[in-house]
Amino acid sequence: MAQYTRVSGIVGLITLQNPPVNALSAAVRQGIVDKVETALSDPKVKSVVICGQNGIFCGGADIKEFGPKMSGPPLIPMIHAIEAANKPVVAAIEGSALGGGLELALGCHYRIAHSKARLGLPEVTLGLLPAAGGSQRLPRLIGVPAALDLITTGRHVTAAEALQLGIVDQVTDNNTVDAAVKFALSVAGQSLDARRISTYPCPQPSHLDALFEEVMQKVRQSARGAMAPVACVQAVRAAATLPYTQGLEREKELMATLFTSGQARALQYIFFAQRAVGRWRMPSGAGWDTSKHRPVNKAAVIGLGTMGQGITVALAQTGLSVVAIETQEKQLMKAKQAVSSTLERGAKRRGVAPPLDRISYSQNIQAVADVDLVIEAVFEDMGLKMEVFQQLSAVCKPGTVLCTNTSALDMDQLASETPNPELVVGMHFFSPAHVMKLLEVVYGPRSSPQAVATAMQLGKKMGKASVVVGNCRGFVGNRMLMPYSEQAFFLLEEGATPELVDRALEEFGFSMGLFRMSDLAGLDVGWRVRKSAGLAEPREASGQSARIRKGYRYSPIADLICEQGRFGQKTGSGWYQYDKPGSRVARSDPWLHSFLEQYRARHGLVARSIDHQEVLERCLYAMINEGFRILEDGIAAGPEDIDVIYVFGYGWPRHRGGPMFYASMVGLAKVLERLEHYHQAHPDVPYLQPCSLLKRLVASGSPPVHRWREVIKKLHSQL
Ligand SMILES: CCCCCCCCCCCCC/C=C/C(=O)SCCNC(=O)CCNC(=O)[C@H](O)C(C)(C)COP(=O)(O)OP(=O)(O)OC[C@H]1O[C@@H](n2cnc3c(N)ncnc32)[C@H](O)[C@@H]1OP(=O)(O)O
Repeated sequence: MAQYTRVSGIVGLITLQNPPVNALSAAVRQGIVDKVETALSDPKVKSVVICGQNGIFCGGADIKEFGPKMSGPPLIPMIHAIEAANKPVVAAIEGSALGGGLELALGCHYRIAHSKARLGLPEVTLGLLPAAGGSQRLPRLIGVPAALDLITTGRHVTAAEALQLGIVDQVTDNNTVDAAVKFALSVAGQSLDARRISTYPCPQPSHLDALFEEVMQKVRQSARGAMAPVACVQAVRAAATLPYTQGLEREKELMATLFTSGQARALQYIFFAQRAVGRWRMPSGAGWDTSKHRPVNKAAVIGLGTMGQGITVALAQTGLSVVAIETQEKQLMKAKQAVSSTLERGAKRRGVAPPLDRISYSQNIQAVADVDLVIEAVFEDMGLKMEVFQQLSAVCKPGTVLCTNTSALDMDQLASETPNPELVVGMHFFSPAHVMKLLEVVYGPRSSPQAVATAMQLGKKMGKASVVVGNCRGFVGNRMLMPYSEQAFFLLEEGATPELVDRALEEFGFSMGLFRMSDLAGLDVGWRVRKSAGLAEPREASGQSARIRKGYRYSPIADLICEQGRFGQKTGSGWYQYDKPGSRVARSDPWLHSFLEQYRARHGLVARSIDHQEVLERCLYAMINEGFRILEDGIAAGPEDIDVIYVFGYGWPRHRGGPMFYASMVGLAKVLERLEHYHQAHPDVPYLQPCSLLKRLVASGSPPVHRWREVIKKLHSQL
């Protein structure tokens, strides 16, 4: 797991070998310990280079081996032995040096990086901290403010930034190992006293206490209940205020609380889930490993409203040629200006030229004749979309993949209107499309695996967390929102306020509670959907039938709010009030509170006291129950797909791992019991009726989340 050779006569070269990322497994750590010993005890060897196989230095500790019983040599003494060596040790960093990989490099006396390498301490994103001395060495090397930034955000830096910060000593465009060996030859025999980072005093910033207080406040605010960022600040504070060995003790203590925490498990689950969703499969059995994508060099976007503009920006930033079509001249001009200024702002931030010349604008759909893929993003109207798809089928070259960016319409119906339904897939982007990381790739019964593979490959290229889902109303994300928001409306009827519901959800960790989120997204969107589903019809203002649709309980509260023209932030009022239309600061609205009181009085409802626990259980368990139905229906292939969708597209707190993972942490039996309880209290609410997959999982002993697929498979094979 680590290879040793002698090069240039006097340099011992140790190569980490653990594909694909040379993670520091027990075997790799043992290999390093053994080979370092070999190099240091070989009198012919005057200096040592450590590198990684296959163009990557090291992706950090092996996350798959994390657990209560870890074997193999521990990292800290291993890195200490390297730092204490009496021969210079040089890290040759290609690809990535992340987490334990960078900590290993910080134990070396010199670091040479390839210009394309990325370095970082991303442990915080896994619910951990750099506990192999990283939290103590990095501040000593680059100062407290820069170390705090890197350790609390986990961001990766380029080799150029690493050089500027002082993390690496040299950057090369050439062969990194050759450069490191040359460097190792040049420093052989030199004193290492000034090269052992753990012996450096930590640079003391002025106003140390104020700095830490400020950073801690910022971190607590953005962490939304996540423990690791707070522990990272505490560890760096230890580096700034304690001698190295005591700081290391503190680092260990803090790591011990994180390492076995549910948050670390959740974050590590999401890390692997994000990768697992790339291994998609359709019910036919075709999937990522059997389906070849078509190359996409040129794409078109049809319809340049907010969504179309965002998609155009995202495609251009990915490096594609884009044909942007908008039939309305005025809108085309407006969109062109908006797209250009977004691209310019983004390019300025990244210090590159804006890719303006990659986009050609046209009012004429004929301009899409030579593109490889089209994304239709016109208004959510089936008639209009069908018309566009018929035109596309006539204009596009054979084989062009036709994607619709719908969030609510039936893409099978759309596909059936085209002569080549196998080329049709849904690409459900989230607004703003150039910012939001989530993409639902929707297949219908006739979508070809190649079309799905093409959309997935494009999503990957755009840096999206792309998830393949089946076609149904709302797909996965929006379908699960229905029971979630329905429960929130019922809670308002029963005595809650938007503030109470939002506070409970935000304390749970959501970036925004449901009502604040609805105000941001616009209340009219859901109203339109409810109207088209025949739910939001004008009825008598009171009486039983006002709150019943199709025999089940229904709350018209949101419809009544919309009837007042309160569509959220854009109109200056919704569930909250705002200083003016477009303003973002939500303020409690006395009008809404008196509206709720009058509504309850009109319907003979008596307000009762509702606590946070009930808000969470009713909103989240109803949503989770729908998640199980989605799995049962085969719309999502596994719990990971749902969890990635919720973490990347719906503000679900990452440190809680997504709704399905959360259910497994709460305990499936408990979720089932609470759903049964609430369904008994509200028998006219079908979303609260526990789904049979949930019951089946509980009956089979509540297996861990990674084993649910087996139960689902069995269930499907019995149908
Ligand atoms: C009881 C109390 C005890 C308390 C104390 C115990 C302490 C003991 C532990 C001490 C720990 C010390 C501190 C160090 C911690 C760490 O180092 S944590 C790991 C930090 N590293 C990362 O977060 C990097 C994660 N990886 C990546 O970001 C990317 O993979 C990459 C390296 C940039 C490469 O990207 P790309 O080329 O796009 O490939 P991917 O698809 O992402 O990955 C390929 C496969 O490799 C798997 N993988 C990646 N990294 C790791 C890893 N570190 N460990 C294990 N596996 C890894 C990844 O999952 C992919 O595989 P599949 O999932 O099968 O597709």
